Amino acid sequence: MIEIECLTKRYDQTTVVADVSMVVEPRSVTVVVGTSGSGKTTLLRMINRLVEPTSGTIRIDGEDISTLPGFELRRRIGYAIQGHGLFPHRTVAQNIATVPDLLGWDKPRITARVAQLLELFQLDPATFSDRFPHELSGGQKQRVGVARALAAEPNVLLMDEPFGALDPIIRTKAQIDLLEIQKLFGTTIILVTHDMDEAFHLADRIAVMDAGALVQYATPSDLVRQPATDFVRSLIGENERAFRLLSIDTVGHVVEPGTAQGAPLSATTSQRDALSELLWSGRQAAPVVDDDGSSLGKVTLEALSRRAAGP
Ligand SMILES: Nc1ncnc2c1ncn2[C@@H]1O[C@H](COP(=O)(O)OP(=O)(O)OP(=O)(O)O)[C@@H](O)[C@H]1O
Repeated sequence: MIEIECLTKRYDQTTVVADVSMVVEPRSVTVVVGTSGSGKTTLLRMINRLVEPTSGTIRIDGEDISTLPGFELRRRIGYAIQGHGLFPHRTVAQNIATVPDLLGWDKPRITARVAQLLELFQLDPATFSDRFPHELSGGQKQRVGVARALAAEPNVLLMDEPFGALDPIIRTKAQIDLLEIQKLFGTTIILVTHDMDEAFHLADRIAVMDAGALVQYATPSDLVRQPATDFVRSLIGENERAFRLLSIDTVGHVVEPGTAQGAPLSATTSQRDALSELLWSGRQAAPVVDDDGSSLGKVTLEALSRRAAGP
């Protein structure tokens, strides 16, 4: 668990993070959003002490991080940034091995970990281990950057616009991969983004920053249903509210008994995608199946409309 209490950062007379308090649950994904210059990156960098707070405390699993040397903290916390920050003169394998090396892991353990991460991120070790960053595509560099951040098996991963430079298709794929990896390792992730679709796709909780203050910290659904301020309402986008609600949840949660015609939808499909599919195919309902293809029932337009309705 990460407990942030009354955290403030000032540069001279300017307060860039103002009295922020929040608790991040273990094994959850928290997404920080807000306008440019609202203090998101500063907040994130105070968690690994790349920026020292002016006042306030941060505890990770009960331990006050100001009592640890900064370098030691940063070896324990993964950090992935936009543009990946890879070392240009080190190979992919050497980049990923950076923190395990610093921690003094033995060679076979490092080699095994690098191979495991490359495979996890769908980069064939035989092809990619010895390449240099300039020999990779943008999407491959980004995956190596996240693999490097995860190399020493950190419980906490901080990500600052990690997918910002990716095209929409690779970006969606990277988000799906991240959620799978987060579940696999049980990592606690705090991610900064400008992209509200990304925030709603990834977040268990969303933290909204405005001019240094945390104006709302809530589940995506609460954010849509009960925005704390006009700023939050406008950030979500009034025309998007219904679709945002549908994007949070899956078809599995609105399945009802019965049968329907046409191609089935998987229970893990988002309700938003299900609505799109029903409208596109002109159906009132579609069959729903589980991972094995066994029938679970049906999803109807009516049920999706009820889900998308405001309070
Ligand atoms: N080292 C510094 N010295 C002075 N001011 C700083 C410093 N670092 C950041 N700031 C200021 O603090 C404010 C918050 O910056 P920060 O990078 O945290 O914002 P952000 O929400 O991440 O912005 P963006 O979305 O544009 O990346 C900005 O006004 C920035 O100019």
